[in-house]
Amino acid sequence: MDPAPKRRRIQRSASPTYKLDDEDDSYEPYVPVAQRRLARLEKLAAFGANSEKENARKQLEEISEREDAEKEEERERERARKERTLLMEAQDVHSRKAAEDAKKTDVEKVEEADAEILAAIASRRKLASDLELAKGIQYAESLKTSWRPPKYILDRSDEQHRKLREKYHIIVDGEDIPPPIEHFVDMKIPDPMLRFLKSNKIVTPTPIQLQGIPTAFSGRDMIGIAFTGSGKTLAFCLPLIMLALEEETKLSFVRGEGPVGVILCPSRELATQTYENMLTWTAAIAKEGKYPRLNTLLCIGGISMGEQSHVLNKGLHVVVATPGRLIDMLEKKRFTFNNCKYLCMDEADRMIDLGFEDDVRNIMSFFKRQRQTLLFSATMPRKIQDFAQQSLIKPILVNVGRAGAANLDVLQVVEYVKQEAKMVYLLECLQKTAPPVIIFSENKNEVDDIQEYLLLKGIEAVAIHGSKTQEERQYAIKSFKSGAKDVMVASGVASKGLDFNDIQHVIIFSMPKEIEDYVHQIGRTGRSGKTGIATTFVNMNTPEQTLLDLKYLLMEAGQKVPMFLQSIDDPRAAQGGSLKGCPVCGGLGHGISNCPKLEDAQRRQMASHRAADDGGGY
Ligand SMILES: Nc1ncnc2c1ncn2[C@@H]1O[C@H](COP(=O)(O)OP(=O)(O)OP(=O)(O)O)[C@@H](O)[C@H]1O
Repeated sequence: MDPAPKRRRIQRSASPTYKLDDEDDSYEPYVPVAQRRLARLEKLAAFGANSEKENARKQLEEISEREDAEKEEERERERARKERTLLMEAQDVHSRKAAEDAKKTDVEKVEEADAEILAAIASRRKLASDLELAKGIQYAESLKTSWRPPKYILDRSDEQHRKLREKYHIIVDGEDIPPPIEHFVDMKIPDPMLRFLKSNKIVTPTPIQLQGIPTAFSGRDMIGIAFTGSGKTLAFCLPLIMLALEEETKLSFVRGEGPVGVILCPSRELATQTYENMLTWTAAIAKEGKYPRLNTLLCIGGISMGEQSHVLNKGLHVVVATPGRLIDMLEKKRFTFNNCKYLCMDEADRMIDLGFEDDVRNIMSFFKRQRQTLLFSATMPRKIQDFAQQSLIKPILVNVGRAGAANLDVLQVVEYVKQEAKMVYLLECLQKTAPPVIIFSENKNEVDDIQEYLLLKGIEAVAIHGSKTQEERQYAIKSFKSGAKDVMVASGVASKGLDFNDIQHVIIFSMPKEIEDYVHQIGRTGRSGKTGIATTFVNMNTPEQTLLDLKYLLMEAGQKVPMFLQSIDDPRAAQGGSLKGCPVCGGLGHGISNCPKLEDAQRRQMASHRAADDGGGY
């Protein structure tokens, strides 16, 4: 057999080109095993008779089998060697990390984990329309408005403004902050509105109004944070009314034109309430004939939009909406946002935070021009503030008290009540004050059970939760607001932000996991400067971390801390860690790594999408 031809090998030269090398004589070509066996067989066959040939074939077979077995063993050894190396390497890495971790204190480990979670949150997409993001549209200047504060206020020094803010515990952040204004009359609000407010005992602006209204009137983007019941609704509705009045006065709106602005709410009930406020205020302004009548549309799931066709048949000034139904109407082109320049989100942390974020982006993509964006809430954790601020233009933060702190006009009583004793004790508790009373439970079935129990005991009670029909929800709110019913039993979600007259007592039958929800729930009493009581039942079913959040909240509000709460120790203190509040939910009793809000994020996201599917809101 001819020797195999000498292989031509490619060698790298010092130069960037390659040269062929034919001069390597020591090179032995590789001959495949099968080829070698064949050659041996041919060699043996060349020697003699058939029996010899048969012997030779057998011998060859034995040799081949032995060779195959040896090769297989070698491969096996090689595989084992490689596997062992990888395993050992993994063990090495593991023990190195364990050694590093062992050097870290518990606090450092928690801080590291917190930083990772924070980084994940920080990487969220900016809150802007996809169109703006895609086109890279970035407005650098705030929206221009014609409103100016009175000259005598403009003439005041920065120091005077600072002192005024200090007097009302207003914290501001941002560039060129408009001055605080202590009297409605100096805000240049239409006279009929001033008279209406006065007739409703709204005489002097609350701190959030005092700084928030001039800020919004000046066209500035803002984040407004203030206690429950501190008049945020007026602070974000009035600027929109003024804007719409100005536009309507310049050139009257006809069918197909408008709206000028939109107010987004996380629940249908809250949207309905804001809509009713809008109707009342715009009617009051138009009543004397000096100012035009403005048209407002309520855009929420569960109602027939046909009933409001008369509004759509006229020029439209204001839309109050929940996200799902609003997107539906915009997609169907029932109205457009071509000239819309005011977007306000009430309970904004809820809107941005869990679930509605993409809906909000979608809604923003319908805006065709620069808009003024305002976010309001009683609770707005630091992380949400930071995220929102990136999405606004030269925003101003107006903060009255700590975001997420309880309203100081609420007397908070926390009682240890065994699960099985709750219903009976509830009856006793209802004796504490005169009606109206709200009872909160986190569980829809429990809401129904409580209502049934109260009805059996002869107490006029209505119930509201997410599984009730829109009619049932509306009936419950109407009859409770009118005073026809003494008690309302509600799931926390369905009643956020609702403003009922003079609630004497809030009973929290089951403590919500998130302290923010607790703050909103007790905030149904102690509104507009009046005082109220909140009684909360806790027991061994209440997570320790929630109790710790509650303990710190009571301490912050200067309330009595019951013994059983006092005895709960903060594990962070034992570890020597810092006791700062959680940047995700604002709870003071835990860090980000065990924040209940993060655990619940996914569940809520799914729930809100379901709600949006059926027309928006909870
Ligand atoms: N300047 C004022 N003086 C007195 N009462 C006011 C003033 N402004 C608003 N109010 C009244 O205070 C009550 C609570 O207002 P509003 O519902 O706007 O509170 P909020 O801050 O939005 O609360 P929440 O965070 O619970 O939604 C309303 O009944 C409102 O009429």
